[in-house]
This record gives sequence, structure tokens and C-alpha cells, in this order.
Amino acid sequence: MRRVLTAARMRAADQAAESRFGMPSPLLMENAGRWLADAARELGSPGSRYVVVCGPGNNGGDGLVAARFLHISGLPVTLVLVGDRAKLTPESQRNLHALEPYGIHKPQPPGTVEARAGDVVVDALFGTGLTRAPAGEFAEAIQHMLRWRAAGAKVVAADLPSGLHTDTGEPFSPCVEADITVTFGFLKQGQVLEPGATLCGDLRCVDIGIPSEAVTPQAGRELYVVEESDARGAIAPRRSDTHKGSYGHVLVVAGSHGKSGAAAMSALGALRGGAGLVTVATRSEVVESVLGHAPEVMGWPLENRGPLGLKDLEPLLEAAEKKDVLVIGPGIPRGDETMKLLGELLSRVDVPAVLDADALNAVATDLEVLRRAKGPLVLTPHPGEMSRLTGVPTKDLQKARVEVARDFASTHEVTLVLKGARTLIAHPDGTVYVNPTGNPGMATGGMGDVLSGVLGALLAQGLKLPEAAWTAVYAHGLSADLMVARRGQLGLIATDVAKGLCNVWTRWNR
Ligand SMILES: NC(=O)C1=CN([C@@H]2O[C@H](COP(=O)(O)OP(=O)(O)OC[C@H]3O[C@@H](n4cnc5c(N)ncnc54)[C@H](O)[C@@H]3O)[C@@H](O)[C@H]2O)[C@@H](O)CC1
Ligand SMILES: [K+]
Repeated sequence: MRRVLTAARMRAADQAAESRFGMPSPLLMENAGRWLADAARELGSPGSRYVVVCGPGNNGGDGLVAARFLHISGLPVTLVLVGDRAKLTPESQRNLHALEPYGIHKPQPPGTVEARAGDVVVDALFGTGLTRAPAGEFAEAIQHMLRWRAAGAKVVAADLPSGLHTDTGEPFSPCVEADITVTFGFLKQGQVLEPGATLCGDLRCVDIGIPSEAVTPQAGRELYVVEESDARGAIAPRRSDTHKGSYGHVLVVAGSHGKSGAAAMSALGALRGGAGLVTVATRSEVVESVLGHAPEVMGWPLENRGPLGLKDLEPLLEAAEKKDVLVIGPGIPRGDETMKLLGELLSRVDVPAVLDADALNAVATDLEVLRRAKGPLVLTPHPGEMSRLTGVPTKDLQKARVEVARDFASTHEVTLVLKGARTLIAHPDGTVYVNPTGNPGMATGGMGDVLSGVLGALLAQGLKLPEAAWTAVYAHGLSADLMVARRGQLGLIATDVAKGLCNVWTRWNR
């Protein structure tokens, strides 16, 4: 797991590095600038010119250090300084003076500079200190950088692309688009949430001498990015003396007339996710069609007709006997009574339950259902479903995904998987995990159905929450990434991702 910080926590860590660990700010800046110069050189080629754009704060200071290192290594550097020179921070002043012996201390107005294809731009205008939309000469400098990049120059951003909000991942207008972002010490929230993640380009977190002990833990407010080693490590290799009973039995409550595919995809996700046994409870008229997609699945016909309601409680309680996990929702026939049925069912079954799709829309009508549940719950809404669960309009919710997910998980004491680019997994204790895998090829029907099954399978195999949730989301996205690397994004479909899980298991030797 990689810890992700806000601007305020990063500032506190910088200060602690100085006060408790003897790493003064100029030394940190020296390290930062050196890493930045390394990345700039990597983007260049013989004949490249290096344009270093520095702002008034310490981010600009990092740029000045980088300019010195680039010059010392024999590369042509043009310096652009934006803002009042007299207001430079003391560290930046020092580093500007340090350029004098080399004669590269005289800044050029950005309007007189041209960067072309092959050139490299170092964006050191703003970092974590950006507090408002860049205007005037600052906005113009960003426009120049955007123009130079459009003309083929490469851009390396110091800490953050200038214009990106450190905490929200939302860009002010205008905002730099980077090829590489070199971030110092720790990842920042805005770099791991979209659209910030895309604006950063290739994100690299480098060590500038701030120890992890300089970060004060914040119980209930932590954010982590899941790494592949975490997800792989959560799934134990199989022992040779095991059998299908060792890997759990998933009951999928899903499907209806016209939506039997949703049940089949959830069941396929559970099978490919490694469940020992999978049973689908569904309306009797669609059982055969569900089984037609996967003969490995067992059917549990629900004889009544119409939407799921209290009349289905007894058959479902019977179906749930000796099952290790319930996955409820993909394509269920939903009506006014469905919420009451779910309330009764969840209050009587003590195994974990994954609620997806129409099960979420049903519980959205009375969230008390969640409180009465006997076993642990995982909810897997997409933003539209999350909006129905919270009453927050989708557009607003997407701008505050971490906070909305965290609040919901802790208020209702459930694990919440908020899907979308950079899916979030929120634990009731307030910890939020960001998933880095997945791609826009997954923007097609059925992906969520498969995920609900994979999640069910991992819970059935004994993974606990929240590990089961972030592992399922990671593996599901990685399956899609591996598939897309060979076949492109446009034609990716949900059943590919279910099948493609085998590539993940091969890669992880599981
Ligand atoms: N010890 C430290 O604090 C270190 C800081 N480092 C660098 O310093 C950065 C943070 O430095 P600062 O806190 O000085 O902040 P920044 O350099 O990001 O920018 C802050 C400056 O810009 C001004 N400003 C903010 N928004 C503006 C806007 N919209 N228009 C015009 N001016 C605006 C502020 O008044 C301030 O002068 C980090 O991102 C990192 O790159 C690194 O050098 C490592 C050490
Ligand atoms: K920057």
C-alpha cells in the first residue's frame, strides 16, 4: 500500500523532516531538483533544449535546482520566472543566486520562448501551495506550456502539474498536462484521483529524504493506493490437499426475464474468481438460460412470478443455507416489496453479502436495512447508484468521491466500493483505498456483474474485508488491462474480463 497525503499533511511532513529529522528545507529542495533534472534528461534527446518555468514558491525553487543540474550536465537551459522576483521564497532566492556563476540566472519572458518537438519543459510553476485558479501572467505561462506540448515538446512537472488541486484531483483552468510528474516524498490525493491522475502522465514518487515517520497518522482519514503486491499477497497459493469444499460456496441472487445474462456474468465472475461452488437463485423461467452460459453453475429456481418480495423469503433462506457468501442484485426483478425482502433476508443470514445493482436501488429506499444486517455487507454502486443511495447529485459526488465514500461507509458500517475510473474502497473505520487498475475499455455493460461475482468468490475463499474488496477490484481491473494490451479497448466485453482473470492468476502464480 502506498500512503497518499493531502497538501496540509504534506506540509506538516516537510516541517517534521526539518524539526525532528534534521532535514532542512534547502536540502529537501536540492534532492527534489536533482530528481526533477533526471526526469527531464530522460525526456530529452541529443539536440533538446530545456525550458524551466519557475513560480514564486518553493515549487519554483525545485525548478531552479533542476536548471542548475541540467546546465552542469552540459544541456542548454532557458529560464522563465513568473511572478514578482522580490517575493521569491528564501530558498528560491538562494537557488537563483546559485545560477549566476553559470550566467543562466536571467529569466526570459515566456512569450519570447519557443519550445518545439524534441524540447523539454520543466513545469515548476506551482505545487502543493496552489490555492486558487491561476490568473494573469500565471495563467498565460500555463497556456504557453500547453501550447509547447501541443507543438511536440515534452513536459515534466515538479510535484504536480501546475493548476491541479492537490487534494481533489480537479484541475483549475488552465492546468498543465504532463508527460512525467515527479512527486516528492509521498503521493498526493489529487494525483491518484481522476482527472488529476491523467493530467500527471507517468507519475513517479521519489525519496527526497523525508522519512515515513515524519507523517502523522490520521486514524479514520487515511487514503492508500493498492499495489499489485498487496492484491497478490491477499490470495494464498492453493494447497494440494484441498477440494471444492475448501473454496467456498457462493449464492448469487440475480437475473430476471430479459436479464438472465446479468446473473450469468455474476456467476462467471464467481467461478473465475475461484469459488469452489456457485449456485444461482433466480426466477424459474430463466434458470435454464442462466445455466446455458455456464454448466458449472447450479440453479435454484424461485417459483413465484414478478418482482422479488416477501413471498420469496422462505425459498431464499433455504437457498442460503450452507452458503459462505451471498451476492445479491445483478438483474433482479425489483418492485415495491424488494426492499422488505432484502431487509428480512439480511437480518437473518450471518454470512457476508455483496449488494449490487438493483439490490442497491432497493435498499436506497430505506437505508435502515443496512443497519439491521446480521453479516458484513459490501455495497458496489456506480456513481448513479451512489447518487440514489446518498441523495447527492452524481456531478457533485464525482467531485468529492473520497469524502462521500468514506462518510457512507462509516455512517452505515459497510464496506463501500464506489466504482468508476479509480474505484474507491471505503472501510467503516474511515480508511479509503484507491484502485489503480482498469481502463476505459471497461465502460460497457456487465462489468459490474462480473465484479460482484469475483468479490463473492474471494469472500467465499475466506478473505476478510476490506482485503477481499480491494483485491477483487484490483484483479478485475488488471484482467481488463492485460486483455486490452493484446486486443485494444473498444471490443472489450465483460465476459472477456471474467475469462481474463486466468491471466491474472497465471501472473500471480495462483
Ligand atoms: N520543505 C518544503 O516545503 C519543500 C517544498 N518543496 C516544493 O515546494 C512546493 C510547495 O511550496 P510552496 O508551499 O511554496 O507552494 P508553491 O510553490 O506550490 O506555490 C505557492 C506560491 O504560489 C502563490 N500562489 C498560490 N496560488 C496562486 C495563484 N493561483 N496565482 C498566483 N500565485 C499563487 C502563493 O502565494 C505562493 O507564493 C512543493 O510542491 C514542492 O514542489 C520541495 O522543494 C521539497 C521541500
Ligand atoms: K508544478
